[in-house]
Amino acid sequence: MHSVERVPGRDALSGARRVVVKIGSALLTNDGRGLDDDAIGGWVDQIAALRKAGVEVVLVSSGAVAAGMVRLGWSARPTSVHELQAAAAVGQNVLTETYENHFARHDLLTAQILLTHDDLSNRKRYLNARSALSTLVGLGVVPVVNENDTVVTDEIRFGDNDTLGALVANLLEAEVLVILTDQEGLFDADPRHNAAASLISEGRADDPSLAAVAGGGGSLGRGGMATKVRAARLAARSGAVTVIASGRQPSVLERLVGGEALGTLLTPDRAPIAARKRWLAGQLQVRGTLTLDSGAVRVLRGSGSSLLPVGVRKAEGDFVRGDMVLCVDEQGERIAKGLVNYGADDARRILGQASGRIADILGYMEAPELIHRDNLVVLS
Ligand SMILES: Nc1ncnc2c1ncn2[C@@H]1O[C@H](COP(=O)(O)OP(=O)(O)O)[C@@H](O)[C@H]1O
Ligand SMILES: N[C@@H](CCC(=O)OP(=O)(O)O)C(=O)O
Repeated sequence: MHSVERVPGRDALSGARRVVVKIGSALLTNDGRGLDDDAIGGWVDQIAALRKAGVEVVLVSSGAVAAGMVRLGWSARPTSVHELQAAAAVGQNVLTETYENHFARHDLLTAQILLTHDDLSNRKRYLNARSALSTLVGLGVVPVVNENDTVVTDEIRFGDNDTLGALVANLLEAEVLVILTDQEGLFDADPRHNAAASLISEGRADDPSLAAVAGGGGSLGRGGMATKVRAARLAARSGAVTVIASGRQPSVLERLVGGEALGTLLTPDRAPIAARKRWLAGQLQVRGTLTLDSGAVRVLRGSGSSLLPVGVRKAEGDFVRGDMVLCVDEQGERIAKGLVNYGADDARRILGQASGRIADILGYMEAPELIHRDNLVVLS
C-alpha cells in the first residue's frame, strides 16, 4: 500500500533530514565593511550543532563581492561588471577561508560550490551537481554554495542568492529552506519604511497577496523580500517549506529546528514526492523513447521501482545523460517519463543487460539503473 504523504507545515522543521540555509549579504557584511567574522562564527556553531543532531545542512552564502571590495581597498561598490566580477573572485577566497576556519573548530570539512544558471538548467550538469552535492553531504562535509559571479553574464545571472537557495533545495530535495536575513521575517509592509508593519508568521508560498507586500532590498542585499517570497514558491515545487527569519536572533537555527515559531513560515501546497513528480512531469522536453518489456512495465506501475536496463528493449532518439525520455510499452502506450542516467549510445549498448554488467560493457558505471525512481514519473 502507498502511504499518503501529508502537506508539510512547521513540523517539517523538527523532522527535517536535510536543510538548506541561505545567509544574505545584508547580514554577512558589517555595513559593507567586509565580512562579519563573529556573526559567521555564530552561524557556523549552530550549523555544527545541527549536523551533530544528524541534520544534513547545505549553506548558500552571499558576501563575495563585499569581502572582495575590502581586500582590494575599494570603499564604494563598483558599477562595472568586470570590476564586480574581480571583487567576487577575490572575495570568494576570503569567504571560503572564513567558513573553513570556523567549521574546522568543529572538525567539520567544507566544500566550495560555485554554480551558474546553466549548471541547474542543463540536465546533465543538473544530475552531476546533484550527485556531487549529495555525496558531499553524505560524507559529512558542509557544502558552501554561491553563484559563480566571475563567469556569469547579466542574462544568465541569478543575481540574488534567494533563488539559488531555492534551486539547491529542489536539487537536493531538502525539506526546509531557511533564509536568514536582517529582518525578523516577512512583514505586511517594509519595516524600514513603515514602523507599524507587523510580522506575517505563516502563509502559503503561492499566495499572490504575499508578493504584493514584499518589496525590494537595502543597499547591500539585492533582492529584498520579493525574491525571498519567489524563492519560497520555487522551493515549494519540490515540497519544501521556507522560513524567512532573522540571522541576528540568538541560536535561530537550533530554535527553528527545535520547533519554535520564529520568523515567517511559507508552506507548499503539495507533499514532497507529489510535488517533485509534478515538477518533473511538467517542465522538461522529451528527447527520446525507451520501449519496456512487460516485466518492466509491471514493476514501474506496481511498485514504483527504478527502471533497470534489463527491462528495456529499444532506445530511440538522440538524448544525453540527464535528458527526459518517455517510456512506452511494446504496444506504444505511454507508461512513464524520467531523467535518464545514460546517453543514447551507451543506453543502447546496455539494453537487456543485468546492471552488474554495465561496467564491463561501457568501461564505467554511472548508476545501476537507467532511470532512478526519484527521477521517474509513472503516467496514469
Ligand atoms: N514586506 C517586507 N518585510 C520585511 N522586509 C522587507 C519587506 N519589503 C522589503 N523588505 C526589505 O528587504 C530587506 C532584506 O532583503 P535584502 O536586503 O535583499 O537582504 P539579504 O541580503 O538578506 O537577501 C529588508 O532589510 C527590508 O528592508
Ligand atoms: N553572489 C553575490 C551575492 C548576491 C547577493 O547579494 O544576494 P542576496 O544575499 O540574496 O541579496 C556575492 O557573493 O557577493
